[in-house]
Amino acid sequence: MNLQYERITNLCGALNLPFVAQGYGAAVQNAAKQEVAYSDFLEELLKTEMAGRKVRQQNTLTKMAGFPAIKTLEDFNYNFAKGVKKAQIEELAGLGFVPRTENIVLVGPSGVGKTHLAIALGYRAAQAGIKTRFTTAADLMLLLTTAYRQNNMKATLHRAIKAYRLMIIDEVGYVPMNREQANLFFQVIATLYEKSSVIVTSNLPFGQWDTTFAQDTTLTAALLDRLLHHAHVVPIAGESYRLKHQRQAGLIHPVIREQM
Ligand SMILES: Nc1ncnc2c1ncn2[C@@H]1O[C@H](COP(=O)(O)OP(=O)(O)OP(=O)(O)O)[C@@H](O)[C@H]1O
Repeated sequence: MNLQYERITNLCGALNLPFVAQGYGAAVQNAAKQEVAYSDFLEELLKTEMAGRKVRQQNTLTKMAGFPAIKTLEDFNYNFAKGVKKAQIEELAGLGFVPRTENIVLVGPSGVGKTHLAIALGYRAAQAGIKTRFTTAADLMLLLTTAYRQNNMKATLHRAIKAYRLMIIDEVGYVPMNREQANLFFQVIATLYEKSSVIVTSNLPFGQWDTTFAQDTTLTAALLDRLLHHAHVVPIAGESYRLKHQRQAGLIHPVIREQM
């Protein structure tokens, strides 16, 4: 048994250097073979620890974000998404909007890539070390109504909303909210206003948002005011990407297509 190996492994454990422990054996052999200077060897080993920690953090943050699937900007077909300016998305992908606590609102009909872009930007953020959370409006409502009824709103807002620097709320507008839910949703947007960034996707033009928020025009106006104050609005037009192949194969009748 190599006792020094054991001692080094134990020291790495005590000092919380898992990637040094993992990589030092190979690094020692390599350094001996190539006659590397001691300081270069140490630098390389410390770099290994840094790189390992970074990957671990990226994986943790990506898992914590709760994306339903991983979508990337590299996979996004700009030719298909009408109205999306590649330069605008690339600028947003630089993530400057997060420290500036600006929001992004992706608006357009079903299947045009709103969720794809929201996830892709969120994934970039998680990879860059930004605490991100993806949720749908329906799931958020479930969480909030449960918390409200259990008199647990403060803790829930703290744990599930304020804890994130980037909050993605998908599918606002698909499920109409009652007055209680609309008030709770407003609380989320008000809580995050100028403190964190929000990415919202919606199938509804802003003029129709009151139909989702319990027909309450005053609350909807106050909500949009906060959401859009520092926001990048990305309107997306066109037909559903989900039906692209069926359309190409002529499986969708033109009348149905017009109704979509
Ligand atoms: N321009 C695009 N390039 C590549 N893939 C796309 C594009 N647009 C949509 N998709 C793909 O099509 C599917 C549906 O897209 P997505 O869920 O983003 O649409 P959506 O606008 O959010 O629709 P909905 O409002 O119904 O939720 C996804 O698998 C997505 O990756």
